[in-house]
Amino acid sequence: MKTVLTIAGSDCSGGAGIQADLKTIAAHGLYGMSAITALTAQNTTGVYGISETTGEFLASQLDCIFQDIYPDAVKIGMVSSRELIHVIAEKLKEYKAKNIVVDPVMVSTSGSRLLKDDAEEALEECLFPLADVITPNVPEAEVLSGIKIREREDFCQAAKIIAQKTAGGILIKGGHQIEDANDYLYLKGEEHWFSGRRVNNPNTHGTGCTLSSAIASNLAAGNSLPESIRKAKEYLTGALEDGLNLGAGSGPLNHMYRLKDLL
Ligand SMILES: Nc1ncnc2c1ncn2[C@@H]1O[C@H](COP(=O)(O)OP(=O)(O)OP(=O)(O)O)[C@@H](O)[C@H]1O
Ligand SMILES: Cc1ncc(COP(=O)(O)O)c(N)n1
Repeated sequence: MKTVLTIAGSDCSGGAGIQADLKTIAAHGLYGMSAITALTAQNTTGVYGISETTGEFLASQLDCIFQDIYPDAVKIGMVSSRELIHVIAEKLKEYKAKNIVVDPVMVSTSGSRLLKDDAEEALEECLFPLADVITPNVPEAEVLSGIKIREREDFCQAAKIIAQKTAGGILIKGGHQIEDANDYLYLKGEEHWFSGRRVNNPNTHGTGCTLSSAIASNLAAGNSLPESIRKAKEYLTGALEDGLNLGAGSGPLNHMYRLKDLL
């Protein structure tokens, strides 16, 4: 069985982070493992507390995983501090990790900052060079490139700037655009657009985590990067279209929508 590791923060309410990743990996029929960077106290209405793990303990989790069950792909989500970013980069290099998807999580859907100011540079310098693909949303891509993204051409211009930090693909997600939900991949000088149906559902907590772990799952299964993104987007759109409505704020997706017929 193919295996996928997520290195991310825990969302106790189950909508984003480690919990969304493990549900996504399981829904793809793969074996999921997790190294937790932080516990968060959050729900659909906001993030109320963050307790980071120590660098030493994160290193220990990664040693346990890589020395025993080697992952076929690795997804990296919320990592809020420089120290933890350095630990991850060192361990990924030590164990020659492959199929690395980096989701540069900066701010939650509910508006809380999940990345410390001084960690952004470390993310770009230490993790981007190791990534097969990085998956910023539009606001994150604006921060990383220093340009505003409004028109189609802006996606390309921003990606080319970010590409100076990575040899992997840059997927700029268009979920924050008003009209459509099209995502843009810049890979080794080539451009790919993935057109998505915009779903009229305010419950989008965890869409970014879900997409990146679905991409990692598809890479682990042997798909090319563009094919992995196409399939991941299809999965995500279905999980949104299911119309689950939990909690008082921006609720989670239904990861098990394809299994409903079993009940
Ligand atoms: N309303 C929607 N309908 C269809 N697809 C959507 C919608 N919102 C987001 N998406 C898709 O979800 C994926 C994640 O995009 P988004 O821009 O929301 O990322 P994100 O902001 O990192 O996610 P998150 O809100 O979890 O942090 C992309 O493929 C995007 O196109
Ligand atoms: C632990 C963790 N990781 C990532 C996110 C971002 O997801 P979203 O933007 O959907 O809130 C989050 N809220 N919590």
